[in-house]
Amino acid sequence: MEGRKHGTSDKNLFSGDPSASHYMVLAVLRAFIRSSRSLRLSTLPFSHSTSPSTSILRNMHNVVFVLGPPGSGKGTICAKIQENLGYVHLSAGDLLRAERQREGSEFGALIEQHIRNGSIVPVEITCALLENAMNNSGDAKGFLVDGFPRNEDNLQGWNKQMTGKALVQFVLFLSCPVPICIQRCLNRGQGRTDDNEESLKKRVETYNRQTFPIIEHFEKNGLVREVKSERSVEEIYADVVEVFNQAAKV
Ligand SMILES: Nc1ncnc2c1ncn2[C@@H]1O[C@H](COP(=O)(O)OP(=O)(O)O)[C@@H](O)[C@H]1O
Ligand SMILES: Nc1ccn([C@H]2C[C@H](O)[C@@H](COP(=O)(O)OP(=O)(O)O)O2)c(=O)n1
Repeated sequence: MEGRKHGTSDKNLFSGDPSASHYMVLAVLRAFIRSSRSLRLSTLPFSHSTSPSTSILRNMHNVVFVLGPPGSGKGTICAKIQENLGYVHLSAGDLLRAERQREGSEFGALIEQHIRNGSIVPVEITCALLENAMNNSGDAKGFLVDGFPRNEDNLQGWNKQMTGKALVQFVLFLSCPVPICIQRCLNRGQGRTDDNEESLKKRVETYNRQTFPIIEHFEKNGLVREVKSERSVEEIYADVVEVFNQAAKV
C-alpha cells in the first residue's frame, strides 16, 4: 500500500529503501520550511499587507477590515461585495448577536449588556467567533471582517491571536456624517435592541473615542481606503469596486 511504502517504521527508515531516504529528506525539508515560515511570519508587523496570491501561498486567511460609524452602510456594502467579488462577509456584530442567541452560551448576557450599552465586547469572544467562522468557510478568496477591530483591545487581541494566520490587505473605511448614520439606524427596522436614541448616543461616543483612533492607526500605516458613504449604494459600490481592483494589482 502507498501509505506503508512511505511509512515511518524503523525497517523503512534504515533499510536503505530509496523511498525511505526520500521520506526522510522530505520530512527534514518540511520541518525546515515550517520553522523558517513561522520565523518570517512572526517578525511581520501587523500592518503588513500583501496580495491574495501571497497569502494563499502562505496558507493564511486574506482579510479586509471594514470600518465606519454605526449605520454608515458596512453591512449593505459587504453584502454586495460578497455577491459580486467572492469575498465572504463576516460581521462581528452579527456573530455576536448569534452567539447571544445560542442556547447554552455562557456569554449571552454579557454580549447583550455591551450591545445595549454601545460598549465593546472583550476581544477573546469576538476574535474566537471570527476565527471559527473563517476556519469553517472553506476555501474563500478572502474575508470582509465588518465592524472589527473597534478598539485597542480588539486590535491587540487580533494581533495576538491571528498573527501568522491572517493577512490584512487593507481597511475599507466607509465615512459618513454621524447625523445621517443615526437616522439610518433609527429607520433600519430590524428590531435591534440597540437601534434606539439612547444606545445610539453611546455607540457614536464609542466610535469617536475608541474606533476612530484605530482607523487613524491604520491610516498611518497606509492601509486605509476611504469611501464616502453618504451617497447612494450604487455610487458607493462603484468606488468600492475600484478599491478592490487597485488592491488586486499590488
Ligand atoms: N447608501 C445608503 N443610503 C441610504 N440608506 C442606506 C445606505 N446604505 C445603507 N443604508 C440603510 O441604512 C441602514 C444601516 O445600514 P447598514 O448596512 O446596516 O449599516 P452598518 O452595517 O454600518 O451599521 C440600513 O437600513 C440600510 O438599508
Ligand atoms: N468588534 C465588535 C463589533 C460589534 N460589537 C458590538 C457592539 C456594537 O455596538 C454592536 C453592534 O455592532 P454592529 O457592527 O452590528 O453594528 P453597527 O456598526 O454599530 O451598526 O455589537 C462589539 O462589541 N465588538
